[in-house]
Amino acid sequence: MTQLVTTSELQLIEEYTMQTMAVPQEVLIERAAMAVQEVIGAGNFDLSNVLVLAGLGNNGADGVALARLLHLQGIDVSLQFVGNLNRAKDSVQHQLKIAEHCGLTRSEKSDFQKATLIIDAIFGTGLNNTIPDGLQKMMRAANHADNSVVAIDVPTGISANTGEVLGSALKAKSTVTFGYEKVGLTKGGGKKFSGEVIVKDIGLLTPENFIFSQAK
Ligand SMILES: NC(=O)C1=CN([C@@H]2O[C@H](COP(=O)(O)OP(=O)(O)OC[C@H]3O[C@@H](n4cnc5c(N)ncnc54)[C@H](OP(=O)(O)O)[C@@H]3O)[C@@H](O)[C@H]2O)[C@H](O)CC1
Ligand SMILES: [K+]
Repeated sequence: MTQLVTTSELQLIEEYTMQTMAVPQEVLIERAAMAVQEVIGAGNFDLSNVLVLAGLGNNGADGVALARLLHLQGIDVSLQFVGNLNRAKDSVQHQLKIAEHCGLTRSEKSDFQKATLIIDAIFGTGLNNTIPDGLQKMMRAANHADNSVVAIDVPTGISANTGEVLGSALKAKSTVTFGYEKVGLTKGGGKKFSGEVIVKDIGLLTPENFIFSQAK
């Protein structure tokens, strides 16, 4: 039996981990980035030219941290933000500061054709509405380029609870999801767009006798 989690259950677990157990958010972001680095470094992906597409929330923060780790590993990685960076969460700004100190500067426009691997760090469990049209166009181009895509936590465009495609979704070869498999990855578009789902422990702590509503 595989434990599944809804976004509201995950929120409770995140709050417990960070508020009650005092695990800093930066620790979770770092471990999330290391988990993806481990999966893509295991030999099944061509890392000669990695493109990280980062959003403005914590999914983006995971992506920026990963881009920095890959850069320090000597990998040819480019980091492109999707959306107006001034509206990014503090976690993203913080990760960008670290990345820039480590010599990684962000690119304005990236060439999907050149990338041998695209990291989808645009939206994760926080997607709560249809993807804006402009972004849908870019996502269709990325799907068309037929590169390998690894999604961080949830493929962009997929509702983590229902698996519904919210306008458009990035098709992943693999999805590295944190703590527990999200319900939305097991049904509807979620199943189709996630590819192989790999669950990685990043140190989330679950309260004693926590009640989960779903399993598979
Ligand atoms: N589970 C964990 O312990 C950890 C999770 N991490 C990562 O965090 C993301 C979830 O991060 P979050 O900031 O909640 O949301 P996203 O990054 O998925 O989305 C970014 C923001 O985008 C806004 N949003 C939502 N829908 C839309 C839309 N249709 N159009 C435009 N913008 C949209 C939304 O902002 P609001 O102000 O609208 O709420 C989102 O905040 C999780 O997936 C993990 O990757 C931690 O980094 C590690 C631990
Ligand atoms: K994602």
